Amino acid sequence: MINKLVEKIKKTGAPIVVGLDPMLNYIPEHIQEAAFSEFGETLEGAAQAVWQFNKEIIDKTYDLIPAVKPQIAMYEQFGIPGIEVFKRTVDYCKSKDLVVIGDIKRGDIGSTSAAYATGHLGRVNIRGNECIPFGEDFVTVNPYLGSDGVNPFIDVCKKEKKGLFILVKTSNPSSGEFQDRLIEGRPLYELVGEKVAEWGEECMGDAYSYIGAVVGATYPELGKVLREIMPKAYILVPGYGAQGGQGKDLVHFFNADGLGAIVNSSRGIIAAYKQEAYAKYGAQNFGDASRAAVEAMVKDISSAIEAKR
Ligand SMILES: O=c1ccn([C@@H]2O[C@H](COP(=O)(O)O)[C@@H](O)[C@H]2O)c(=O)[nH]1
Repeated sequence: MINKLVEKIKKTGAPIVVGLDPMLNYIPEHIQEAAFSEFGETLEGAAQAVWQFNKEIIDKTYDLIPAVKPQIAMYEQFGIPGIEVFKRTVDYCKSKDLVVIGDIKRGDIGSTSAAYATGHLGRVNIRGNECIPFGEDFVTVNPYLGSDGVNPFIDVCKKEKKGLFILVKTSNPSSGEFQDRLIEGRPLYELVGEKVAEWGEECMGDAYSYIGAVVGATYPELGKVLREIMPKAYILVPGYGAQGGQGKDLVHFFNADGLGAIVNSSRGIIAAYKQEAYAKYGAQNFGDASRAAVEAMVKDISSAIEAKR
C-alpha cells in the first residue's frame, strides 16, 4: 500500500491528505435540514447528514488528491449510525481509488492490539468465513505500550500489505509534556523515531517503508531531526491550516526527492466555505470551496518544496 500511496502522490502532484472530520457545526444547514426532516433529530439523522457532507467533499476533490484520513472519533460520537457512516465513507473512498488512512490512534496489550489490527486492517475469520470489518489501508497507532502493542499491527500489515503511521511527535500544544521529556539527554520523540525506523526496516516497499510516523506541522524544526532519524519512513504531518502549519514550515519533512511526507488538513478543507477566502462559494457550494482549498494547499506546499530544491 505504501507503493500505491507514493505512486498516487506522484501522479496527483499533491503530497496532501484530506481529513474527513465531520462535526455537525461544519455541515451546511440545507444538508442538516434534509437529514433531520427524514430521520428526526437522532443519531441516524446526524449520521445521514455526515454521509451527505462527506460524499459531496469526496466527489469534489477525489481527482486532485491521493488519500483521505477519516478521524474515527467524529463518527463514534454518533454511536452505531456514526460507525456505519465511517465504514460507508471508507468504502466510498476506496471505490474512488483513494488511499484511506484510518485515524484511530489505537495501541494496547498485544492480544487487544491484534484485535484492533484485525478489525481495521485485516480480516476476521468467522468459522472459516473471512470477513473484512473496516478495511482501511493505513491506521494511526499509539506506541506508548511498547513493541508488544505495536507488533500485532505490523504482523497484519505484512500479511495484508497495509501500513501504519505511528505517533512520534504530535501537533497539539501539550505534546511536549511527555514527548519532549529527556531520557539520558535525548527527547522521548527521538527515541520513538528511532524505534519507528527500526520497525520499518523489515517492512520496506520499493523506496519507503510501510511503517510511517506522525509528526505535527506545528513543530517544524523537529521535521529536520526526525526526517534524518527515519529516512525511509513516510511522515504523516497533521497540523496544517486550522492548527497554524503552513507550507513554508514543512519543507524539512520532505526528502530531497520531494517525497517522504504527506500533509493533512481537515477543518481547513472540509469547512473551507466558512473561511473568508472561500466565502464566495456559499454554503450551498461547500464542495467547490473544499476543492479550491485543496488546490491552494497543494500550491502552497509544492511551491515551498520546489523553492527548497
Ligand atoms: O498529532 C496529531 C495527530 C493527529 N491529528 C489529527 O489530525 C486532524 C487534524 O485536524 P485539523 O482540522 O486539520 O486541525 C484531526 O483528526 C486530529 O485528530 C492531529 O491533529 N495531530
